[in-house]
Amino acid sequence: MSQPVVGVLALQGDVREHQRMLAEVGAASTPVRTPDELDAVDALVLPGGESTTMWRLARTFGLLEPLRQRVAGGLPVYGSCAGMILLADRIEGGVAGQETVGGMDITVRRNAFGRQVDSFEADLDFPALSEPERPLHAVFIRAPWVEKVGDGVDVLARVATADGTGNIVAVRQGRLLATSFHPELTADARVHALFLDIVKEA
Ligand SMILES: NC(=O)CC[C@H](N)C(=O)O
Repeated sequence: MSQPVVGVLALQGDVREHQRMLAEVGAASTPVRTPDELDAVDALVLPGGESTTMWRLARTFGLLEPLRQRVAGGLPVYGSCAGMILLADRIEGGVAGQETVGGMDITVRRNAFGRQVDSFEADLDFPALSEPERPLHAVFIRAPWVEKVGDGVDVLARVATADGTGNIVAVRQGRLLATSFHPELTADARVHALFLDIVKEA
């Protein structure tokens, strides 16, 4: 694929910030709000925002089933924060009846870091990125974490916890990539560069 076009789901959330990051790593991008627009893209970013709102809007716009079909068909997708929740096969702490797009064999806990810590920043060890020795500065906003991963899922990064085990905050399963945090709110484009590599491999 020479010139892939990356869609950014534009129902709600930080769409423009992702488009800016994609431009920085040399990828063309376009907002996606309709099934036709989804059909036209080679890859997709599910931005951060509010997963319950995005789920309801995706249903209203008739996008939920088309999204599931494209993921099942091998579409490369990167989900950040609420986008990670949308990619998860299972969620904990969702609202009643909350559905996801799914595709990743992970269990994600919403608002996992607790109300007292609405947002925080941390430097992560993220060896799958370019310049692997340079930590990634990560911004977490009412973030989920990954509670359980299936066999086919690679854990890419954890955030340190007091007991030293670390909570999983970045995962990859085939062409699906997800982070609990928001790289689009920093100046470091390496996560988007990793996603573009996955898109080009596809
Ligand atoms: N920054 C975010 O994307 C927050 C995610 C939000 N807590 C949710 O459940 O969707």
